[in-house]
Amino acid sequence: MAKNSAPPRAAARRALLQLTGVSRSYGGREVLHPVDLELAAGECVALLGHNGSGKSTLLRVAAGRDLPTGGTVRFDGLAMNENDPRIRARVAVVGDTVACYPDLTVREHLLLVAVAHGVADAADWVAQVLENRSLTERADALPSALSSGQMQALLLACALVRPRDLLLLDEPEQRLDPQARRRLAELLAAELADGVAVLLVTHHTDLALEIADRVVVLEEGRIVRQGAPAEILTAEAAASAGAR
Ligand SMILES: Nc1ncnc2c1ncn2[C@@H]1O[C@H](COP(=O)(O)OP(=O)(O)OP(=O)(O)O)[C@@H](O)[C@H]1O
Repeated sequence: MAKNSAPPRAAARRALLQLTGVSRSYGGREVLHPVDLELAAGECVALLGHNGSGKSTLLRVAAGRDLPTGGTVRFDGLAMNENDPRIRARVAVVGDTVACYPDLTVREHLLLVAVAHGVADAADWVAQVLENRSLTERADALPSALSSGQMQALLLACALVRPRDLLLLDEPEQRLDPQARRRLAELLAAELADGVAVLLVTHHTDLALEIADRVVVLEEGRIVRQGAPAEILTAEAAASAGAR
């Protein structure tokens, strides 16, 4: 599982994830203009921006789920490719699409992921993750019987039941109630303390303020602001007040 010894959250650490001049076009329309972004172990970058600003596109490209039109994505020195087993073993993604087996229970999903990733004591880990995600009572339910918040909890649990050095999350706060959001913030803090790098796409500014080391704001596929969360979010609040 994640490393137990927490590296210091110092500013100058080697980048684990490195995007250099990354762009993405669809049908000749550039929705992501060349972007540079780096993320170190134990660091959290929150990606903010209006609907359609390119956050999910950036996350998919960063995860190797989509190829950039230009530029390069590297994970720990390797060209990012979701098919590379060295990368799959260390990168966990909760994307913007829901994919599960309709005939496997919550527990069976988690066991499948844990065993596929070679986790020792998989049943114990699964029990712990079920507990942490408040899914114990729904462990024997099929996906069709889950509420939307429980489904989101299952997707997160699938990322947490396996080893990871990099966690890529697309709006993990979606559909969670306030208590579950609080637990999400605690969970992400624990991941960072364990040295996991977290790239978080979110519309939840309080979460970004609490968790992120850096906030990056996208507008129409371009990074328009980045820096310390408090500073950037104050600038964002002022910009939206001015727009009203
Ligand atoms: N597969 C695709 N084909 C064509 N256009 C796409 C595709 N995926 C995304 N786009 C377009 O790229 C732009 C950025 O979309 P993206 O989903 O990255 O935005 P976002 O910032 O994540 O938005 P939201 O906050 O609504 O999730 C949008 O204009 C979207 O319509």
